[in-house]
Amino acid sequence: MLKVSWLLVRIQRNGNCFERSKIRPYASIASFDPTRAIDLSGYPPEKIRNFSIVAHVDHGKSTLADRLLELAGVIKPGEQHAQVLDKLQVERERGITVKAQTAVLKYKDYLLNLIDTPGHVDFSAEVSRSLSVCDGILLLVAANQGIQAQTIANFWMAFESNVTIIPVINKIDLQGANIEKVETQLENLFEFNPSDCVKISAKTGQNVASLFDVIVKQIPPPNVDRQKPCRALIFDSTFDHFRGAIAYVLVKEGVLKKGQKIKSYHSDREYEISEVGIMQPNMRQTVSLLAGQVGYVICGMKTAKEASVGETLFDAELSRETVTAFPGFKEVKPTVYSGLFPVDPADYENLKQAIERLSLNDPAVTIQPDSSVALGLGWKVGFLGILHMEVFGARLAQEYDANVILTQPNVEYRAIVKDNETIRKKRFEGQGEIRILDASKFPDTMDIEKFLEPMVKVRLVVPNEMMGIVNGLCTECRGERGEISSIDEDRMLIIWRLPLAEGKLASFLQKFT
Ligand SMILES: Nc1nc2c(ncn2[C@@H]2O[C@H](COP(=O)(O)OP(=O)(O)OP(=O)(O)O)[C@@H](O)[C@H]2O)c(=O)[nH]1
Repeated sequence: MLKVSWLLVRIQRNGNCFERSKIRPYASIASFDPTRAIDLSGYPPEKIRNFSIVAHVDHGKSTLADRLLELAGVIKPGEQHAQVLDKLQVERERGITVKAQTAVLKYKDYLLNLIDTPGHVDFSAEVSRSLSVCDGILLLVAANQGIQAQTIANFWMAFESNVTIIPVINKIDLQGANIEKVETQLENLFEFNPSDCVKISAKTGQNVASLFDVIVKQIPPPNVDRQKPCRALIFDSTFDHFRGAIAYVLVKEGVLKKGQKIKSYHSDREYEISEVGIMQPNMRQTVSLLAGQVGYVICGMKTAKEASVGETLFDAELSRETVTAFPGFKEVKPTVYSGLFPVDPADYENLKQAIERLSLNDPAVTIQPDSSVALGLGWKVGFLGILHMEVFGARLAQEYDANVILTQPNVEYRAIVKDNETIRKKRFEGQGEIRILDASKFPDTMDIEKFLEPMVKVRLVVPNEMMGIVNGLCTECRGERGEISSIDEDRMLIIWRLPLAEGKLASFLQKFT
């Protein structure tokens, strides 16, 4: 029988769990100065490069972003915090990136738009969305650790998105660096020529400047058309308490500028643009955003939903029927679900608004109303993993002053109801298959033909000497072994099919990610 316990995780507002600080995710509105709007019309599409930095956890993405920002003169060396693109309080506290962030750099007569992405698998939806506005990536691999699970996952994500992939070996300053070995791994797994791998130290800055020329030469300019009426894709958004929703866009056609009327395709509304700009790395107002450029648009969107990621913005003079919407983003499937309730039931409405606004900036969560006898009205929230759940709770507390209870996470089970019309009609409203997100709502086994549980296909990069332990643990967790291949003489790549519900598995995988 399945056992799902109801331990409560309490996210405190001012308690010990999360100390509040003054770090805010975006620049304060006081920094806007309309007289300082930058004119970027001097950069034709062929002088623009949009690229992401992608890697496994801790391989140095944010540190490299810092060095590139310094070299481009956006920040002064030593004057800023380390990892300036990790703006969220939760990112600084935990030393991880959870949100992709963009920054515009100027190099020679080029405009480079850099996107720093998270490395942890729970935030891979951020990487996937970043790829939609890029024409190339820097695939960073730490010289002391070599290729890891997320390096492989990210490589294939970029490969399938058909963007240019530049292999970069980082941390070459470390004593444990083994550059040749990493080159061999990159050659064996992804067929990169060792001579094409750029070797750098993001920490010391060694050879980082050479990356600019590599980016400009190897990554193609965006494929856009400035002559057409405007069409832009929203790939990220956030909510500002004063200005409403702020949409981050890639302009694919035409131009966006202040005063212009635009429409949204899916929500079918009309707006007047009050401001456009770029991230540098904070918001900087520009005269316009031209096709090929990545930036933000403020146009009086009042509710979070209006700036949904994947939305298409277009020139209001066009009729909706003549516009082709962008294909949007692949829906992400939650892996764990948790109940979310206000500590004080009177905060329900405020919390509802906070969740709506935060989920705008974290579209990988899925939300549906829920209730519990003990905790009252709340929501069942789907996350991409336990870390994602913890970060969402922390962001609610830090960015929205919310005081919430998150219940012990569980996975979604399914039950096939017996092929008996009376049972189906009476107890399951005619449904043949039901979803179970809650232990207390588990149906009577007498009515059920069979229960189904979610399985995951995992790729594990395992040192040879650990193979016995890893295989033993996966077998204990009811896993089925798949293909095995060798990465190099020390490590194997092994595929397992495992039940997602195995708690032992989760803590074990944590050690290997
Ligand atoms: N020695 C050395 N340390 C580095 C180098 N690059 C990054 N680091 C260190 O590696 C750690 C992780 O760096 P980050 O830049 O936060 O890594 P990240 O890939 O952005 O991390 P996530 O976004 O959390 O996945 C930090 O302690 C950095 O100082 C390098 O070239 N050499």
